Amino acid sequence: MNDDRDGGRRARGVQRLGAQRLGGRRAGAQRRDARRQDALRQGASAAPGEAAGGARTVRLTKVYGSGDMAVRALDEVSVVFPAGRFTAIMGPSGAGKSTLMHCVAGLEDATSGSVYVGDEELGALSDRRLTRLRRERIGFVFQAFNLLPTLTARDNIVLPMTLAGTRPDGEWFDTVVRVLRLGERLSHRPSELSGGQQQRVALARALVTRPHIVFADEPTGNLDSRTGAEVLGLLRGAVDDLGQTVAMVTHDPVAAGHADAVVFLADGRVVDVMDAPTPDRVLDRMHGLGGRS
Ligand SMILES: Nc1ncnc2c1ncn2[C@@H]1O[C@H](COP(=O)(O)OP(=O)(O)OP(=O)(O)O)[C@@H](O)[C@H]1O
Repeated sequence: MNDDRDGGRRARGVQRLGAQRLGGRRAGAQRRDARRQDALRQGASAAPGEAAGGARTVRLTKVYGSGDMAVRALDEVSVVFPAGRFTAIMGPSGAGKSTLMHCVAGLEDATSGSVYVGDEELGALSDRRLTRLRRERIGFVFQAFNLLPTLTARDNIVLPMTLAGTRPDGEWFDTVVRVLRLGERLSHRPSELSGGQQQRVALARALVTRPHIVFADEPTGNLDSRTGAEVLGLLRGAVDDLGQTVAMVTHDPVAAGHADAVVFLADGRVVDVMDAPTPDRVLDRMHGLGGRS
């Protein structure tokens, strides 16, 4: 992405997120259309945040173990996580959701097939470039937060940049911290924060690098329903207002209802993709697949 476009996206993102216009899906679609028109007026081929980013797999297969012990966790999975969209990944326990996320995030090697993050094919990258891509292009929000207990909230948020030897954009950092209401908590350690606050720190850490894609692994699993709804609203807002690409593994049909599309896995295969999901439709589909929903 060129610097001008990146700068424009940042400025618009700061404005939008700063104004906390984190609305519903229809409002989000209207804003995306406005961004596209905005971009077209500026001669760009795609809206800010949509030119780069996103991820996809082509016939991705992952086999754990070998011989009689072999487990085919993913079986020729071809799936797209479109740039600037919010995709949920669902399926019964053992369907391959975590494996898919870990392969796309470059945490696990594919047995065969390909994974692309933006334009980069992960299998073609050296270990060093893969490590860099993970730090700079991929954000993670895990159920277990994965915050370092000895670091303050501020240091946890900027950790990916500290590791990469870069510094956060101060304006962007301030915006993320303000929207996530962490301003008063930056000098606290994780043990001094509530579960919801820890989750918001984890989300701030995922957003602060402005990655190509944010992976959220059961981001609402440990939260009360109000805080869970808030986290989903923030992920939705990051997509609508910043063009962020989000992929979320969840068992919760209500959480999946915040996404633009749901990819259903069963036995390591994609068995369905649902656009504009509602909790009821997702629940029906999950019942059809068996296993827990
Ligand atoms: N490191 C591993 N070694 C061997 N088998 C594994 C490993 N990781 C996952 N598996 C197997 O691969 C299959 C897919 O597992 P995965 O964790 O991706 O499922 P999931 O859909 O995320 O399940 P859950 O909803 O229970 O978290 C399962 O049969 C699992 O036992």
